[in-house]
Amino acid sequence: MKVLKAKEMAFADENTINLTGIPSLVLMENAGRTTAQITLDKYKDKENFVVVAGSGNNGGDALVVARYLFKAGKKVKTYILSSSRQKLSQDNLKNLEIYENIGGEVLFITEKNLRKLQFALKNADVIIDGIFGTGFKPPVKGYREKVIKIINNSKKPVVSVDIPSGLFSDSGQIEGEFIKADITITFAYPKLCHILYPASEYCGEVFVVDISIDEHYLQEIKRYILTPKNILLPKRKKNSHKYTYGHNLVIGGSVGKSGAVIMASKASTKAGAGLTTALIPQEINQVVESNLIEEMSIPVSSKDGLFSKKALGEIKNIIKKGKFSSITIGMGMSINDSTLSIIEYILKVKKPIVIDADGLNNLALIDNFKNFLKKRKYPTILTPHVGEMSRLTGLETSYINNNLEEVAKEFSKDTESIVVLKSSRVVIAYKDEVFYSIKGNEGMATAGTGDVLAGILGALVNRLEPLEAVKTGVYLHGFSGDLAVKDLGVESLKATDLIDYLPKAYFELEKKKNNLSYSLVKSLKSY
Ligand SMILES: NC(=O)C1=CN([C@@H]2O[C@H](COP(=O)(O)OP(=O)(O)OC[C@H]3O[C@@H](n4cnc5c(N)ncnc54)[C@H](OP(=O)(O)O)[C@@H]3O)[C@@H](O)[C@H]2O)[C@@H](O)CC1
Ligand SMILES: Nc1ncnc2c1ncn2[C@@H]1O[C@H](COP(=O)(O)OP(=O)(O)O)[C@@H](O)[C@H]1O
Ligand SMILES: [K+]
Repeated sequence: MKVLKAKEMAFADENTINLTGIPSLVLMENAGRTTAQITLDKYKDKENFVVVAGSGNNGGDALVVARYLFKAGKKVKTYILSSSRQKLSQDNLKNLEIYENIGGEVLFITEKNLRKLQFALKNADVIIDGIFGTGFKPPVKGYREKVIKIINNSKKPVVSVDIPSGLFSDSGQIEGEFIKADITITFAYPKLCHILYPASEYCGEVFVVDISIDEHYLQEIKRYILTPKNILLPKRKKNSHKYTYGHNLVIGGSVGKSGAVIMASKASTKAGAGLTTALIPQEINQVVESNLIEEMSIPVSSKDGLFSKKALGEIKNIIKKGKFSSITIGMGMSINDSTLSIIEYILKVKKPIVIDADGLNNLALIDNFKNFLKKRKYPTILTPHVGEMSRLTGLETSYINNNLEEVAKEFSKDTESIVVLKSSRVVIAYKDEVFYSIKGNEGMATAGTGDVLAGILGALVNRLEPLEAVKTGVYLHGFSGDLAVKDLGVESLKATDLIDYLPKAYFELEKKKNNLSYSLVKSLKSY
C-alpha cells in the first residue's frame, strides 16, 4: 500500500474529479459517510456527538458525517469555525446547505462565541474533528488554537477526519497545537503523519477508507508501507537439501560481544537458512560453540579479544574454500586495523553481503567507501541505525530522524546498495522505491534486536531476490516483536525473544497472505 504526501493526494483528487469524472461531492460523500459508519460502529452506545468543522474541505467531510449521525438518530451539535458562509469552500458550503435542508442546525464559531462550543463539549460523548486536513500547514494560530486546546482538555473521545487537526500530513514532526485523536479515518491512502513518530502517536487507530480515488494517477509514487500483500514468503521444495536454502557465513563478535554474533547466527537458522556458520575470533570460540548447536563455528586468529592481523589471510582462505552463498558481517566485531581490513576485503567478495553494526562503523572509516560499494556487482545490504548512519554520512542524528526517507534514499543512491535505516520506524530504500515498516514496537528498543535482523536478512537473501528478502525480513522482524510483546510485554521483551517468535511470525504472515481480500475500510493495524 502506498503512503502519500498532501500534494500527491491532491493531484490524485484533482485528476479523479477532472479526468476520471467522479464529482468532488461524490468523493466527499464517500469520505463523510464511511467516517460516520465507522464512528457509529465504534461508539454504538453513545448519544451526544459534537462535530467541529473548519472552512475547507476537511470541514465539508465533517458536515457529511454530521448528516449521517443525525440521520442515525443521534443528538448532533455542529459547529463551523468561521465567521460566515462566504468563507467556506464550495463543497463545504454545499454540504452545509444539504445538512440544513434535512433539518440540521449549525452554529458559526469565532473568538467571540467560543464559550458556546466549550459548553457543548461538556455534554459531548464523542467529538468529530474536521477542522483541518491535508491542506493545513502548522502552526495553528488564533482562536482555532484555543479550540484545539479545549477539545484536548475535554478528554472526550475524538474521531479525526483524515488527519488530527493541526498535524502536518507530510511528516512525523509536530509543531504547535494539534488534536489528540482516538480514531483517525483517512481517505484513499495513509499519509506520512499516520505512520511516522511522533505524530502517529496522536492519530489513535487509523482506518483507511476507499473513497473512489483513481489510483492510476499515482503510478509514479513509489513510497509504500510493507503489507502482507506486497511482500513474498520463501518457499521450500519437497525435493531439496540444505544447500538449496543457502549457507550464510556470519562474521563478527569479540570478547564481551560474543552474544551479537550468536544471536545473528541463531536468527539466520530460524529464518530458514540451510546452513549457518559463525566465523569468530578464536578467543570467543568456546562460548560461541557452547551456545550454538545447529550452527557451525570457525575460529580464526585473535588478539586482545578481537580479530588479529593474521585473521584476514585466514578469512580469505575460508571464504575461497567454503561453500558459502551469503555473508553477514559486523555484529559485535569492534573496531581495529584488522577489522577494518577485513571489511575492505569483504567488499570485494562476489557474494551477497549484509553489513551491520561495527561492520558499518568500520566501513565509515574507509576512504571512498561509497565508491567501493558502488563498484560491487553483487547485492549489498546495509542496515544502519540512526547513529551508524550519522557516522556514515556525517549528518546529525536529529536531521536523520526527521528525514528518514530522504537520507535512506540518498545513501542508497550514493552506494547503489539496499539501505535499511533503523529507527522507531524502519525505512528501506533502493533505486526509486521506499518501503516503510509499520511493524515493531518500543519493546524492541533493547540491545541485540538489530543483530537478529541482520541474521534474518543474511538467511533470506539466499531465498528471495535481494530487495524482496529485505522487505520480508524487516516485516518478519517487526512482526515477531509485535507477537512477542503480546505475551511478554514491552519491558521484558529481549532480542532472543524475536528469534523465538519468528516461527509464529512466519505462520501468521502466511495466514494473512492467504486471507487477502478487498475491503472498503481497513485498519492500519490489520496489515
Ligand atoms: N476532492 C478532494 O479534494 C477531497 C478532499 N477531501 C478532504 O479535503 C481535505 C483537504 O481540504 P482543503 O484542501 O480544503 O484543506 P483543509 O485541510 O480543509 O484545510 C484548509 C483550511 O485550513 C486553513 N489553514 C491552513 N493553514 C492554516 C493555519 N496555519 N492556521 C489556520 N488555518 C489554516 C485554510 O485557510 P486559508 O489559508 O485557505 O484561509 C483552509 O481554511 C482533506 O484532508 C479531506 O478531508 C475529502 O473530501 C475527499 C475528497
Ligand atoms: N521504539 C521502537 N519501535 C519500533 N522498533 C524499534 C524501536 N526501537 C528500536 N526498534 C528496532 O529494533 C532494532 C534495533 O536495532 P539496532 O539499533 O541495530 O540494535 P542492536 O545494535 O542493539 O542490535 C531495529 O530494527 C529498530 O528498528
Ligand atoms: K481533521
